[in-house]
Amino acid sequence: MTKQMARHRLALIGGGNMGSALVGGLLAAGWKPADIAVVERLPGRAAQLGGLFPGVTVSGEMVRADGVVIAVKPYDVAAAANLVAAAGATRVLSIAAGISLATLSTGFGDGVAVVRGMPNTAALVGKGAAAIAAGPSSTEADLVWAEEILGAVGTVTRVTEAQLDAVTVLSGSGPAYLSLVTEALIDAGVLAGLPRGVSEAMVGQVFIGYAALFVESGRDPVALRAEVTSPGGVTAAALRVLEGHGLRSAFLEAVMAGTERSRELGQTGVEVRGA
Ligand SMILES: NC(=O)c1ccc[n+]([C@@H]2O[C@H](COP(=O)([O-])OP(=O)(O)OC[C@H]3O[C@@H](n4cnc5c(N)ncnc54)[C@H](O)[C@@H]3O)[C@@H](O)[C@H]2O)c1
Ligand code: PRO
Repeated sequence: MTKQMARHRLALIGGGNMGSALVGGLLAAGWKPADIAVVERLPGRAAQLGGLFPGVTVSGEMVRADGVVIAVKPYDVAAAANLVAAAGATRVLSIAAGISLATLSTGFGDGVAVVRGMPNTAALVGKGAAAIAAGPSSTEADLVWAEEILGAVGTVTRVTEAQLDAVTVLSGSGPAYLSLVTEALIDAGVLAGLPRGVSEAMVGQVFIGYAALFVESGRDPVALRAEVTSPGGVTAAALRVLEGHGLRSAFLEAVMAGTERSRELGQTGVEVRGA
């Protein structure tokens, strides 16, 4: 009971994948455990979080806090948003997919600035690619606050709310596409005769190596592909098949379909199940 009377710098509603990644990142960035609280309704998960983050308040009920992060599934946002008033917070960052700033702002009152963010699961390993969009009453200081929180687990880019749909489907969903490519390449390695463990290790290292070539060296992907592709060689033969199966166009269509779905969810407030 006494814990609930303390005022925290930040309360996260929802201690699942994203909520716990953010807590871990903030602690690693130097935040004091006593400044952070997690409101988690599942007692088993709350107990687990208490063990993972000693000194962080983990509660089944809302706590007092200056700022709140809403890190529950989209279909739980309405219930979580109802808890914000009890926190006495002046700032809210929501990372829920497809819940618009207009929907979020409704009911918080004039004194609460809202920022919408979209992280991805790479936040779990401190390598997230997040974007944020300002709400109607949020100031530069509110955006800097949101950047500090999401920046603890990766990069943060400012975008408009309209662009958040594209961000959601590109970086939010991105790990799913790369998982699919990873699975397919591992299976292909096995088909070509490699033991599965060798194929897995090769594919993992190819991803790490390519990320360094592309991101760290800042080189153009067209040039990176050209330098691997010998005239009449192995890579050209393989790329011909991928192009023949419309891989490039499949990604374009997939991202447009996801963007459309994200817009639809934002407009209709349709319940979303899953991640
Ligand atoms: N997982 C992803 O790839 C991803 C990427 C970007 C954004 N997001 C967004 O992040 C949000 C959280 O996703 P996640 O993967 O961490 O979900 P999760 O299911 O792992 O975690 C949500 C947690 O919130 C708790 N909870 C729900 N309602 C609550 C309430 N009223 N009070 C207290 N606790 C409550 C649940 O018990 C659960 O532990 C979602 O809205 C999702 O759209 C997820
Ligand atoms: N998961 C959410 C979804 O699939 C959005 C990004 C990641 O709807």
